[in-house]
Amino acid sequence: MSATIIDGKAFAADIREKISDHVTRLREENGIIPGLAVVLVGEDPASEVYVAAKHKQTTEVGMRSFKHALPADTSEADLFALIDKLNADPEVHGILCQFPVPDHLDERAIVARIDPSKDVDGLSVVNAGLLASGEKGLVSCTPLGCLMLLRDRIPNLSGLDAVVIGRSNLFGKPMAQLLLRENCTVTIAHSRTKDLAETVRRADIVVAAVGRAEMVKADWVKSGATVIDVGITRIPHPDKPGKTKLLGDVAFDEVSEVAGAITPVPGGVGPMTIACLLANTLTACCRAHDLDEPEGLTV
Ligand SMILES: Nc1nc2c(c(=O)[nH]1)N[C@@H](CN(C=O)c1ccc(C(=O)N[C@@H](CCC(=O)O)C(=O)O)cc1)CN2
Repeated sequence: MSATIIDGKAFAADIREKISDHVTRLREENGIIPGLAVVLVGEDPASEVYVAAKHKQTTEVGMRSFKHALPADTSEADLFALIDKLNADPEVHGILCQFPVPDHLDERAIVARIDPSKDVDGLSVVNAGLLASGEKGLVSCTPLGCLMLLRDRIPNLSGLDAVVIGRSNLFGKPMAQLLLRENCTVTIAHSRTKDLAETVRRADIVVAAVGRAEMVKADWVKSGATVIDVGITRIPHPDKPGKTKLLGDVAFDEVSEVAGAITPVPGGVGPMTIACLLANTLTACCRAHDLDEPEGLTV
């Protein structure tokens, strides 16, 4: 079998187009422009690339982008003062701090400082709790993007066996909650899971987010399963000196021979993260102004 390749890049472009149309209507009919504030502390090169992409895509869909680049030695007090200012700013509907942050800062405390109604990363305890209890909040961007890709491929997920490999707050836990909402039978696997390969082999849906390049092999995957690869590991390019190459958590070439559908790396889940961030910003803006929420952009 040769799996269908799930094109996250094209899917994300469609989402951005829908967002852009909605933003235009908001501006023309209500005089409202959604705004996203991104805080970057330090000079992590990958983070700088992601923040630049967020700025570009935010402005391309017609939203306001507020970028705050702070030095690596910024104190918690100064960072919190900025977050407090953004929390109070009516032009800012979404706030995020790009991760990772320098070691002296605590990611959980940063997320907790952001007003939950502006927490467009969906990482606060409030938003995680709302998701777990099946209520409306803001949903973590990468899991939301994965669910959109899955729903597009399998309109009725009910009753399917899903395995999420990885239990982080950023991804594994919210992903499992979203699949549970769709009535999947969900297993969260992790480094201590006894027979990981056997657990994965039972699944109709495999979502891999462990951060270990090409860990999921073809003989772990049930024939016809849908495989979503969330991992991104950058390695030196084997054929192009001085260049790098991205690998996912799934051994793409061999698993493609077994799976029914699979996301590539790059071009699969990654682009959905920023598209869903924009979707969450639009949703947060509509909620702040008590306006109808865009359809199909949240759960
Ligand atoms: N506050 C947050 N920090 C981080 C998050 C997050 O969701 N919120 N996620 C990642 C980084 N990230 C967005 O911030 C992100 C990662 C990857 C991609 C992406 O499009 N990847 C491409 C490949 C890009 C490349 O060449 O490196 C792909 O997979 O096709 C977008 C956003 C950590 N920090």
